[in-house]
Amino acid sequence: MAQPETSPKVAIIMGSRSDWPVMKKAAEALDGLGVAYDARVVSAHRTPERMVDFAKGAKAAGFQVIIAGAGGAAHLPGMTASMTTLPVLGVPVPVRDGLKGIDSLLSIVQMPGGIPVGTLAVGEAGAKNAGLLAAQILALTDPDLSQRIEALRAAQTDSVPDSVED
Ligand SMILES: Nc1c(C(=O)O)ncn1[C@@H]1O[C@H](COP(=O)(O)O)[C@@H](O)[C@H]1O
Repeated sequence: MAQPETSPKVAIIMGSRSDWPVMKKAAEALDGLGVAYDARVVSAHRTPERMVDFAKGAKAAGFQVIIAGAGGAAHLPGMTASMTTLPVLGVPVPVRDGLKGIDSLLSIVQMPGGIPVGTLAVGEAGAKNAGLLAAQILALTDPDLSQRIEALRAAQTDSVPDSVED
């Protein structure tokens, strides 16, 4: 009998398609751990109603963690967090004509008390870590996933040489 498809527990949202080259690092981290996700463009500035619908409906849609990436005046993570009690992980995306991601970082990290956004590092490393952190949150209630994360950490440790040359 066909199993019912489980809906993804992680949503990756971003302010623009132009953020995808950075944000796909979060997707790749989740892929590597066998965690399903849904990735879509949602902008607080350009598609405010889509953002409200997404944020207010995210819990009912089955999501447990939201990763939100945006560049420049990055209001998307904070605005999303204001409309849901799901954990929101914010990824500052450096934009071409921007301030190397500092603009985005400060926009995301300086939330007023009461509406938390877990802010990651600027750029690809931040996106990768957002994916890993989302998986670690899910692993609190998923022992199989927890084991896969332990294995990934062990493999990472094994791959780091202690010598400075071959
Ligand atoms: N910061 C936001 C928001 C938002 O916060 O709602 N919506 C789009 N953007 C950002 O604008 C940058 C430039 O977007 P374009 O490349 O589409 O001009 C992107 O990094 C996007 O995340």
